Amino acid sequence: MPADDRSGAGRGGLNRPANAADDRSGAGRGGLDRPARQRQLAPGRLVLASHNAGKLREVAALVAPFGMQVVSAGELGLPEPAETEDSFIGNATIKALAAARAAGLPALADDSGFSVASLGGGPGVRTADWAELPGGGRDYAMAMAKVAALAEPHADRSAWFTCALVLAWPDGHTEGFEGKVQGSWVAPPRGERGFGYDPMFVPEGGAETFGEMDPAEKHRISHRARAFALLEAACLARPAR
Ligand SMILES: O=P(O)(O)OP(=O)(O)OP(=O)(O)OC[C@H]1O[C@@H](n2cnc3c(O)ncnc32)[C@H](O)[C@@H]1O
Ligand SMILES: [Mg+2]
Repeated sequence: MPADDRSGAGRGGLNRPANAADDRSGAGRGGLDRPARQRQLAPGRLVLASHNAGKLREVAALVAPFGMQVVSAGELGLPEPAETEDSFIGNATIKALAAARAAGLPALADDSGFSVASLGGGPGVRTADWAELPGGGRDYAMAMAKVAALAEPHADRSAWFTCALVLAWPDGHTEGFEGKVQGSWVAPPRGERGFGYDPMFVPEGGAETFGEMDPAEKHRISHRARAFALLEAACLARPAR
């Protein structure tokens, strides 16, 4: 283990628990068990290491108040690395490190997914794979129908989204954060807003799906917002006004 890694989170490590927030623990509460020293992200250029347009929109909006100049992996022509880990943090680390090393810039990656309790947490880390078409491309209506068909016989409708955000620097340092939002799955899917599996998820205490909800409301309570709140508390400073 590297000398600077005593905190247990300094490398956002594969197979290591990241800083986590969910709707029970309270996002951005400034975690009591948070290690004292995490690398700060200096103002400047930041690669958003995702090829998913919906995520890019949401992550760019989260980063916007911090005065970073963001550029996406797609704009830089960076390839999509294979997501071979079995955890969200592990796969976000692969994506962030690949982009940071290729671009020579700090990079922020998101690995996320939809989990259904009665499916043992699936599709989970394999959420994108369930939407893959044999000939290439993705069909989320098909993926949502598959989830609903498998989960339908079970009385337990609980579901959740998870988002891991990993910041990586070209020297190989990483910082990882995880957020969750609990709720339930519904079928048929409802709403044209959002992306991916949003139309089949109703957050706890709500009535609308993420696909029906005002994007600003999703943004306030989502798994991505919760992960970002932890990242902000640990690694970002708002520019002085
Ligand atoms: O890997 P990158 O390039 O970032 O893009 P991706 O779409 O492949 O992203 P993931 O590998 O992290 O797979 C995440 C899957 O979970 C879905 N997903 C993640 N966050 C979501 C959200 O907020 N709302 C709906 N679906 C979401 C998303 O559509 C993908 O199918
Ligand atoms: Mg992916």
